[in-house]
Amino acid sequence: MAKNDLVLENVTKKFGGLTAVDRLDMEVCQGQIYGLIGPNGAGKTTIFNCITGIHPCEEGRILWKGDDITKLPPHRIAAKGILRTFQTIRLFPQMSVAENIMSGRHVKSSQGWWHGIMHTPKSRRDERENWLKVEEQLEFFQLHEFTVQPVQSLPYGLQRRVEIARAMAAEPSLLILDEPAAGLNDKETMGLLKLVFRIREMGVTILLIEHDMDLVMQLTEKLTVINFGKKIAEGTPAQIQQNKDVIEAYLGSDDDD
Ligand SMILES: Nc1ncnc2c1ncn2[C@@H]1O[C@H](COP(=O)(O)OP(=O)(O)OP(=O)(O)O)[C@@H](O)[C@H]1O
Repeated sequence: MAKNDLVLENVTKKFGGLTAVDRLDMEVCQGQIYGLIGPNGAGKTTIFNCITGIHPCEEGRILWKGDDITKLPPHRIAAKGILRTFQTIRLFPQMSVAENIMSGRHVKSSQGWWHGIMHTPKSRRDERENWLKVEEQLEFFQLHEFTVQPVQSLPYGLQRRVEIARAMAAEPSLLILDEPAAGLNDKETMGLLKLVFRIREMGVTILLIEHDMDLVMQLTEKLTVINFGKKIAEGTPAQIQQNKDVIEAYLGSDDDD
């Protein structure tokens, strides 16, 4: 039986008088593709922000492989192997595809700034390894032909791919994807589906928010559904599709379809 990698216990996040996440419990197992869904404004991105240390939660605990990461800053959480992408793409638009992917390597670098300035053997070793990892991502994500192109010149679908490639360059154990299919056409969405399965085959656990329900149902093994910050259901995609509370949350309580 796979062990729980990520455990949220009673996680609560408030913005002034608004409780965006309300006493949430959730467990993601090693190697799972796990979905977090819910209507607009339900609190999904806030949960990702709590996990990745952007908005530390006021109550509850977040455990990663048994370690309490609740109060850690984002860079320490990233260094533990939890990497993410954002709902709106956050790349360096004027930098090349390769440079953007390389920027993901900074969490793996342990050397002091003087190594870089002095071009020490350690810094040269690090640089070689970093470029090797960038090469691997260019290959894996089929981005080779765009290596030196500025990211801003690429179509949106490719930019999304670069963003995932940058996160993968940091060699994550948990990859968190915030609406990875947003803005993609059908062909690109199919490509994304295959990519996510291949990333999981590499042993990476995946947690994602997605509004494209066809994609969620095909991709995920387990889902947590939230509404107004509270968990309203949890289960396999088949169980969630039948769940009355979920149907109501998405369609409203009217029984008209
Ligand atoms: N930094 C913030 N300050 C104040 N309120 C916030 C902040 N971030 C989110 N909220 C509020 O918290 C609630 C949950 O927002 P969140 O973005 O987590 O929802 P979501 O489920 O990700 O929505 P969507 O699917 O539309 O992206 C919303 O009411 C939102 O307005």
